Amino acid sequence: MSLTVTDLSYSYGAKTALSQVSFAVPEGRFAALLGPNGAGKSTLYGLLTGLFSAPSGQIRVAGHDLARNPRAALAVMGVVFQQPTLDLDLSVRQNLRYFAALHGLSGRDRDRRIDAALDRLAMRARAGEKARDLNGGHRRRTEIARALLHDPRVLLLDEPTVGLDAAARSAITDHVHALARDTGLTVLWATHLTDEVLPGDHLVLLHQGRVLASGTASALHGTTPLRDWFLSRTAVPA
Ligand SMILES: Nc1ncnc2c1ncn2[C@@H]1O[C@H](COP(=O)(O)OP(=O)(O)OP(=O)(O)O)[C@@H](O)[C@H]1O
Repeated sequence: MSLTVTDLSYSYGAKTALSQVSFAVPEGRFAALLGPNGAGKSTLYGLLTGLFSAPSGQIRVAGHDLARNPRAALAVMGVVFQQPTLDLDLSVRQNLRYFAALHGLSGRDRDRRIDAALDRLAMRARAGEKARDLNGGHRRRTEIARALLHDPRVLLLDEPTVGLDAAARSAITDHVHALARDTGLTVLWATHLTDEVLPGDHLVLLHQGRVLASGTASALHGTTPLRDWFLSRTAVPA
């Protein structure tokens, strides 16, 4: 397993955000973390990326225990946060160079990695453009390319399509599915949108801080459309 979460709980004061969350994502799979607003997705990403730590439970990233060996666990992790984090006054390539420097990459190796990552996201032709001049979809692609520079084994994305139009949303969803399929990267993609989940994806259904289901999407929802399956399990009585 490439990403394993075991019995993870987290509270903000008296408010429980996650309660004994457990799931595992096999290597090279695209996993959708599907949950309505307030399900606990951002809290889980905060814990997965070491932003804060859980009083109980365990996170293993490509075999590394995040609490015991955070350096090794974070070194194999790429992250795309929900809030945009590009420097708008720098070009696409400069944004990637800056991040590469933070990872100790330089010279030809750095340039080779930057070109490869931009190619993967079909962004090489825009490498010289300022981030400010890109549309939302291309900014997001740049952030994904940047998250791949250090060759992570696991890529975490927190609602990466928020605020994008339908075409950009579907292009980015397709790009990241292709990354998992073609490169063996393990992906955890948080969303509340069922049309971003493909039948063969691993699906983790999160609701009110608990995992209600985890497994291959098509096996979980069967012949019921995923949207109906999702809504019937996450409906909150009026
Ligand atoms: N700083 C905080 N203090 C108190 N409660 C919080 C805090 N942050 C989040 N919560 C609560 O914890 C629960 C989980 O929130 P979280 O933001 O992780 O969910 P989410 O699935 O990411 O939702 P969204 O899609 O709206 O971001 C919610 O009930 C939320 O109100």
